[in-house]
Amino acid sequence: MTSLDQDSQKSAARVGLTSDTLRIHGGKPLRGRIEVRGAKNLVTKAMVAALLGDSPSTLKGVPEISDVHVVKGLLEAHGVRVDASEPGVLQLDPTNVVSAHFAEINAHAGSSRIPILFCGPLLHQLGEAFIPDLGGCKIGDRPIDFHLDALRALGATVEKLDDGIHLTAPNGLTGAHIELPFPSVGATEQVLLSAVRARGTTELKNAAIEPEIMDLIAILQKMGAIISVEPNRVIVIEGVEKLRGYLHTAIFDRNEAASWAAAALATGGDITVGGAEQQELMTFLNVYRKVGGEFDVLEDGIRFWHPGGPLAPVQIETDVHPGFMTDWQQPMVVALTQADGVSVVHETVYENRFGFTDALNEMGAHIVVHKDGIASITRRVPRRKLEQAAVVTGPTPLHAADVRVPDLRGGFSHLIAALAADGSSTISNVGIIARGYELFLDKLAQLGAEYEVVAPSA
Ligand SMILES: CC(=O)N[C@H]1[C@@H](OP(=O)(O)OP(=O)(O)OC[C@H]2O[C@@H](n3ccc(=O)[nH]c3=O)[C@H](O)[C@@H]2O)O[C@H](CO)[C@@H](O)[C@@H]1O
Ligand SMILES: C=C(OP(=O)(O)O)C(=O)O
Repeated sequence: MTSLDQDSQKSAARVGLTSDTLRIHGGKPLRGRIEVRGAKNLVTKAMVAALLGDSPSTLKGVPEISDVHVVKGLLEAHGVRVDASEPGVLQLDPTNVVSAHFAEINAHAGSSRIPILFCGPLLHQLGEAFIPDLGGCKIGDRPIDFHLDALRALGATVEKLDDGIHLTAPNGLTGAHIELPFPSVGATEQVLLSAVRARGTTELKNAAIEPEIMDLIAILQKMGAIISVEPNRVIVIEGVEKLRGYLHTAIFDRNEAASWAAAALATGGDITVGGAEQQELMTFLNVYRKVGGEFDVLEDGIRFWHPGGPLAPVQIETDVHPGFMTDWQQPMVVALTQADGVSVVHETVYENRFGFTDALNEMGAHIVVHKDGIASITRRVPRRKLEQAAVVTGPTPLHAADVRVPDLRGGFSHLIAALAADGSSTISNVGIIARGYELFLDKLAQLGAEYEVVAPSA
């Protein structure tokens, strides 16, 4: 069994799925209403932020996803009392934080990238931190050099271990001037969570400014932090000695919302995403409209639908916020297989995020991936050496196939493709999807999808 299979089965089990293989009977538009709750990319970080307080925190809008279970396990291993008795609400009590055994931390590390964000809070609470090797989506190399450089700049000592890292800060953390080589989401959060209780002021240049980061800053401010977001991606953090607990409702999951929107388009359906908001989706909505999708912003969500007739090809370039989010491209590519002409999707954030297109090609799509991008196409200045481009020629009818989920968003795109395709597809490893899509099987059923969970082989 590969580590991907194990990740998938563990993720499935964490949210009560008995098997991680589905049989999908496609060819039927998805129609109806589903709700999205708090963002995976905020909730997990907000849980870590609770570690910084000297009193309990309450987080609302928490989705039932396996990454939340991973972080809950890690917090509990460090002595945080986590009460999850009320659905969607976590009470996090950090008043008895303790060092955890490395084996225990490793057992909880799972498929998430969040353990690296425990560095700052544990250094403040305990003076040292053991961090296991990270999981997360396998979408190319995902180094942590920006994180470690920032921690060193703040005064931490980092020792590499066989299966993780050990950090100490004998003299505590001290404010510093840090400039990130790229506006990394994780590294920005690392600096926020570490500098907020450091001695003195930290100036972070080239910071990420994703909506989930703004929500994390709001949480830290509620806890007593002083953080200013200045023009041109500069964030200034004035360290404070103590932070208290917070009460916060997490920002909605814009990546889940965009995924269901793409599902409506790819299947010729009509989906209302309750809880979705316009502001954080503006860039996505522009592309959706250009492709030919319709949407209506409602008071409590957004309705997305395919109006009938041909879809138009587009050029998309993934980028940091406020650009087109890299996590949106995989579901949108499925819809683009049904557009009338040639679409080009440039991926500029990760170095290998088109692996999922192999399965779409097996299902009848025509997608050619250019591993070094395409230089000649009219577009903004190429930003990074690692970029690739996918050229999607449509429309191509999709047919059923047996495919294996490679990662979270790629997996969701396979689900959508199978739902749009004629015939019955088998999709294995769907447990990975539970990392970031709450109750996705229930939501599929609500939208009229026909599928069966395939019993695990004995
Ligand atoms: C849990 C979470 O919030 N995940 C999100 C987060 O991932 P994550 O925080 O891991 O993504 P980053 O923004 O850090 O990564 C962006 C780029 O920077 C590179 N990099 C990053 C850190 C580092 O130390 N060195 C380095 O080279 C990465 O390899 C990648 O090429 O932001 C991504 C970009 O919006 C999203 O796709 C993920 O859904
Ligand atoms: C890449 C993703 O997540 P993570 O950083 O948690 O692997 C994602 O949400 O698509």
